[in-house]
Amino acid sequence: MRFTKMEALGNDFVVLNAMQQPLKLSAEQIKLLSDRRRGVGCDQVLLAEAARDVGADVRYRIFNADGSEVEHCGNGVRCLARFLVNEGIVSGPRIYVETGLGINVVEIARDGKVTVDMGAPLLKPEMIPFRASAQEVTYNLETTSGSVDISAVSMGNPHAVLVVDDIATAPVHELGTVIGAHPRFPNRTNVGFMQVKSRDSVMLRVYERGVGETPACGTGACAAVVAGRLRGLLDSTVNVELPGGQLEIGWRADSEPVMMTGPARAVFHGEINI
Ligand SMILES: N[C@H](CCC[C@H](N)C(=O)O)C(=O)O
Repeated sequence: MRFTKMEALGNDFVVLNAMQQPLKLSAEQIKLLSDRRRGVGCDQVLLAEAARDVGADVRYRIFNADGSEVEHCGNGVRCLARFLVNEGIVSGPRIYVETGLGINVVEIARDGKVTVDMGAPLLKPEMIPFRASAQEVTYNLETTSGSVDISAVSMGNPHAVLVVDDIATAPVHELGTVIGAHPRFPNRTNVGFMQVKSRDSVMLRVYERGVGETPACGTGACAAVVAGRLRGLLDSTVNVELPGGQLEIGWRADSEPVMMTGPARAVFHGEINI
């Protein structure tokens, strides 16, 4: 099976082109592809399929390293668009990527930066999904590690966001595992730890659902800026500094789309027998 290895700020992907012929992968095969010793190694596997929507260039499915299929991947959609242009499948600069939730418009600039209209955040608890009696800016969550205040935001995939004083010493693994599997998140959740530096600059670490901590998380950066704005801490354009590098996130309010700009890079091509 031919694949392309790609990365965005160190969040890495195995991209498979199934646009000509359908490809059905078991959870075991996804885990093997993702395995950094026995397979290729990646955080997520991205499957490019023939678009179903006439307005789209491609349909795209996302699988975490644990084999779970998920709704969206911000760094992944930038890499997918880059892949389609590199392979000559589309000419760009605008690429229309169909996910299970609709079409994302992706634009590749001359300098290689990729901007994505990520759509509007989903904040109603039932849309995240998150068990709560009403929609709030923050929720108090009782955990086995004590009670924490979180924001709950969906970018198609669920995110819990915490504001911390010092990102370097934040208990990312401990709280990431406890909150990520919390029963109030029936589909589990990604967990973001955000340190606010100023109204237009934050630092962020994300403990990703189905993977663990990654060097960068695109939907996590979007969710963190939405949470920060709802808390009155951030302006409408924010530089998000992740361990793997920077993303620029813009969001005004309400049903406005979240705009994300960042890099995407092909690393190598290969063949694997799985
Ligand atoms: N782990 C995420 C999917 C990948 C998100 C991340 N890699 C991104 O760039 O948005 C989830 O289970 O919802």
